[in-house]
Amino acid sequence: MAAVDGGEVDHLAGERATAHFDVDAMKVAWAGSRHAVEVNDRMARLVASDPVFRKDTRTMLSRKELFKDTLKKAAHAWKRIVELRLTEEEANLLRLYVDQPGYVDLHWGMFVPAIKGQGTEEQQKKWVPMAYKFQIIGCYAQTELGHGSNVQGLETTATFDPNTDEFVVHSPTLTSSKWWPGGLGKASTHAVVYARLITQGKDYGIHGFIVQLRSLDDHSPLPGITLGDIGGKFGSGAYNSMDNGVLRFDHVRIPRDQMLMRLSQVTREGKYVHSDVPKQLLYGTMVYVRQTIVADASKALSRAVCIAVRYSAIRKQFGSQAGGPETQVLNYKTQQSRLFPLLASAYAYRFVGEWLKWLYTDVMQKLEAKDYSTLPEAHACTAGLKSVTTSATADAIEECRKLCGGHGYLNSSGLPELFAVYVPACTYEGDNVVLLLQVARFLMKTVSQLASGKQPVGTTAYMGNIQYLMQCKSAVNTAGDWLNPAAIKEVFEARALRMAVNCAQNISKAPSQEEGFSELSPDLLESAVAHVQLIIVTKFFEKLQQDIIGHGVKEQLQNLCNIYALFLLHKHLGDFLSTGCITPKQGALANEQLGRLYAQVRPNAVALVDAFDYTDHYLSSVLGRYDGDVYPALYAEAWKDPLNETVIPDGYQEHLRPLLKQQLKFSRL
Ligand SMILES: CCCCCCCC/C=C\CCCCCC(=O)SCCNC(=O)CCNC(=O)[C@H](O)C(C)(C)COP(=O)(O)OP(=O)(O)OC[C@H]1O[C@@H](n2cnc3c(N)ncnc32)[C@H](O)[C@@H]1OP(=O)(O)O
Ligand SMILES: Cc1cc2nc3c(=O)[nH]c(=O)nc-3n(C[C@H](O)[C@H](O)[C@H](O)COP(=O)(O)OP(=O)(O)OC[C@H]3O[C@@H](n4cnc5c(N)ncnc54)[C@H](O)[C@@H]3O)c2cc1C
Repeated sequence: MAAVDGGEVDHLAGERATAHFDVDAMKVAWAGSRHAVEVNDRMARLVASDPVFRKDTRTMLSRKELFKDTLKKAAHAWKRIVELRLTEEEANLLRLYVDQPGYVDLHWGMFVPAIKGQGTEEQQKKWVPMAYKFQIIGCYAQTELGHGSNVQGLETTATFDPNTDEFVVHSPTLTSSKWWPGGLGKASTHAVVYARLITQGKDYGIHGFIVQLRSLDDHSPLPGITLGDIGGKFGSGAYNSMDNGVLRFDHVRIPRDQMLMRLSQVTREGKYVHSDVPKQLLYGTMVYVRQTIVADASKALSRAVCIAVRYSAIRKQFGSQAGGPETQVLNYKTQQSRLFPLLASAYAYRFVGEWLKWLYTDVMQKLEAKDYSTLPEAHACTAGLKSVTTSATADAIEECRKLCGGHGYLNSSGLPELFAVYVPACTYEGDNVVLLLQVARFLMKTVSQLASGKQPVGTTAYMGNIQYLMQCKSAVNTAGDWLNPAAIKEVFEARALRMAVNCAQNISKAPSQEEGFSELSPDLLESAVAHVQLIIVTKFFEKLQQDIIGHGVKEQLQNLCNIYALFLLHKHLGDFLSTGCITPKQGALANEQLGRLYAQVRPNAVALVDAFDYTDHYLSSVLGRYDGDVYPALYAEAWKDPLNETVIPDGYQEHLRPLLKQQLKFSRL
């Protein structure tokens, strides 16, 4: 301890020695089980030891080279999966650790789930085995040039022709061109295409269809199909490994049985039949993917935090007055107050992601039994958590870059690429603002039902306690009182409820519900965020109630949970004060307690990021190396840049030499 406080520890081995908990046990708490640690570790090492999966020069490749490299890695990954007879769990992890966005993400992540979720048993029997063997490659073609968020506004048509028992898929306008689907541009042979179903002259709205796009013999586009890549995207390397595509149909005919018919059908005669299920199940694939995106958020955030914590323990700036050793930047209170809430958030998102996976599975089981009652909550939770965790993670990666100073801006730090790959998560699978407004709509509905005596359940159950929560005052008296979970939960519940009720009251004053909702939408966003943050805090507390084994593990998690909650309280102090949930004095006490908690995390910081169990290959950061040997790695990495292949740069003879040797002088000189 003294060594840390005194800034004498200058390597990561010393940092690890100061930890007050069993890191291996924390790995289990983080991964979910001992089995999960083992399989993660095995797959990560398998990838790290295979030269085909190297990624250290990735940011120096041209777009074409990068795309080819992605195809090579995906094919090699598949070869290894088959050769080693990996289970589905192992295969998914292997792909995760390959860590290069590509068509396989959409094939496994959306195309297969869309067929499983929306196809009949017969359709699944036909298509899923082909997809599982990679005899076909699929993507998810929903978004168009003119509409993404507004799914009901899509323009592509699928018109039933009873004469031939086929659908005619067509893009009637430029804006109806499919635009963005990952894997579509160059790789996919098939797509699940979302189009307006028209039969017997009537438009029945958006439905899914399986459409073959390319020949299975030579990969050329089928007749009537125009397709390609939509062009380079944000950042060097990064998401440019993905072939996001454009697709147009010119009266393309597909058999009737390629409409995904689990939810609704078109008969041989062209009659439209809708099953007795909510229409929203059409959006089921999006709900599934949003749930996985929350788990991805904790992965991306923990990577960035791991890099920033390790480097902050190595990096030293400024010394003591007496000219003693310089200070590790991790010892600066400002560095801690910026970094430790992000470390706590990584753990918080990990646990809420675990819970969300459970919720999703539970809802699916209920749907199988034709119980649709929990669907609105599943939608609100997945939409809200996707939105809050991805926005915070994107901001946090950028903050980690700044926490690493100048070196964080180098590609070799791993942070610029991580940011560029991650930041579209705020947009894809539902723009974060659009999704939060869905949560707000759900909250307004719940509040309006309180008056009728309907008891809210699940994550809105707290709203049933309205009499108390609308008028309660926090009893916190000392900084230490903020360590009481009940004190934290109460103020988070009161804040969320009061913000929702305020919005509902203001909406009711508007000429119409719709106008009120639109006028109040900035406030509704904040109300939705407050509700979602309450969910994350609550799930972290619930995690702490579980059987957590290992020396010191629970204590560390308690600290992180308190940091997460009190950091939010500090950040959103305006909400808590304006709704009268706490006094300014109580806000100041929360901040005081935060400072104490940071001091407790400090000696454990490096061990807490070690518990993520990331290989150097997965981190791909010279700053985040496990051994902390940062400077030689930074120095060596610079020499790998193609610009350093020659001492004299290309272009010297044409452009530099003539300039330096020029005889012309400015007349005024
Ligand atoms: C470590 C690094 C990791 C990095 C990883 C990189 C790897 C990459 C991986 C993946 C690549 C990303 C893939 C991305 C793929 C895509 O983006 S696919 C396209 C996704 N598109 C969207 O998400 C569109 C967003 N829009 C919508 O979801 C909807 O249109 C809408 C919800 C905004 C509105 O729909 P609309 O039909 O107009 O509905 P409303 O009138 O608002 O609501 C009607 C009722 O339906 C309820 N509802 C809406 N959605 C759902 C749903 N999903 N489930 C259940 N219920 C839903 C809504 O609440 C309304 O209910 P009430 O009438 O009761 O109020
Ligand atoms: C990297 C990447 C990969 C993608 N992959 C796929 C894929 O595989 N398949 C696929 O089908 N699609 C894919 N998409 C498309 C993606 O799903 C859409 O871009 C996303 O849903 C947002 O829709 P939009 O682009 O229409 O945004 P817009 O809705 O046009 O958003 C523009 C702005 O308008 C605001 N806005 C929109 N509506 C409202 C409203 N009602 N109230 C207030 N503000 C509003 C938004 O907040 C935003 O600020 C991908 C996108 C990206 C970036």
